[in-house]
Amino acid sequence: MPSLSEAFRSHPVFLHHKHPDFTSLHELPDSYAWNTTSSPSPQPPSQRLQHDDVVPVVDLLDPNAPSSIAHACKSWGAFHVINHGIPNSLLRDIESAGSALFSLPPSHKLRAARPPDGVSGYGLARISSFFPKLMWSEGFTILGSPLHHFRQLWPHDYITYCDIVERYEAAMKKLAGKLMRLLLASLGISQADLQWAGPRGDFHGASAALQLNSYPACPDPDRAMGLAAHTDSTLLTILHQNNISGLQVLKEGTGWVTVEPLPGALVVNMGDLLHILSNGSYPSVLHRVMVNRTRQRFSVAYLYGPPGNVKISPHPKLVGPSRPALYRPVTWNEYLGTKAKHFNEALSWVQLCAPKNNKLFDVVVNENNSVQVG
Ligand SMILES: O=C(O)CCC(=O)C(=O)O
Ligand SMILES: [Fe+2]
Repeated sequence: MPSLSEAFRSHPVFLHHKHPDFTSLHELPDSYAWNTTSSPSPQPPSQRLQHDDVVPVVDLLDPNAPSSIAHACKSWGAFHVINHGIPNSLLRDIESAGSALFSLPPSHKLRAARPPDGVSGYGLARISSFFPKLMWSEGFTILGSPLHHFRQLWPHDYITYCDIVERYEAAMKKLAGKLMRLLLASLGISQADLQWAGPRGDFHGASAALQLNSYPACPDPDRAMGLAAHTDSTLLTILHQNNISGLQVLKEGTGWVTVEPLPGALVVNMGDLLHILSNGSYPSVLHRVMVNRTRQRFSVAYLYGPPGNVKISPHPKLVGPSRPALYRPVTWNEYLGTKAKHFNEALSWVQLCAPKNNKLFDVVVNENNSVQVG
């Protein structure tokens, strides 16, 4: 059975750009200048800070968490989570590991470069190949053990950094299981209704990858793009961001809304597979990242999905005569292949019939990353 890393390997993404030394760039090179008429910059604050336009906060200790989650998922496809049980010290540790990694000299980082047909390692965003302009960011993907790459990066200290990643992944896995139980409850499904949740309902066989992102300070942030608009291929993504804003989500009827960092909170994004499982009830959220003129931004995304070979389909409890299944069953491995080919249109390739109230398919992100909703 193919593992997740084999799935990535069999759908290589070839990036032909050399990785730059951002600190040496004092002007934005043309290859990084996104079309200004597509207005990649955030809306002015007056448009962003309306009362309804703040990503909701879900308190995991609140007995009403499932209904807050249902509301957040339907209207945003994302929420902040508090009282999540991840110690602040662990968030600080993973952030300093990311900061240490991205502060290494460029030639040193390239010792752990991601191979063209691989998924783990240092490099440009995998989605770069779908856009004509480059993104002002660098990333490091961890799938499986980071030992080999960390040895290249820190010949003396690799154990310290491996230990942080291991502790972070274990804590995230537990939190993701908890979020899955709440998400299912919010959809009226119990974990017993989902076979791969396992006898203890702990989603033990789930697969995941960790993505460290850095968005260096940028001399011309209004024309640059940190990470272009995309949805995640996951069931859900748990994101830790440092205290620099930049992440934006697209809210129907409003436009791009900045997800301001809340100290200690984590951001949870719905991915394409949860959209499929929910039979279209929960949109997978389109998001992107803007950059900052003076401050470097870091984020750590825990990309969480089912075991690579388990078929995900609209849950039978959410399908009926008046609500036909919108998608055909698909494994995460297969879906990653579809995404590698069709990117933001991947969902429509596994679609069976037109969704009723789902605007996702009406959203077109063009190559300048401007969005038409129609
Ligand atoms: O840096 C962020 O806030 C978002 C990162 C992201 O969307 C991703 O890694 O898929
Ligand atoms: Fe993402």
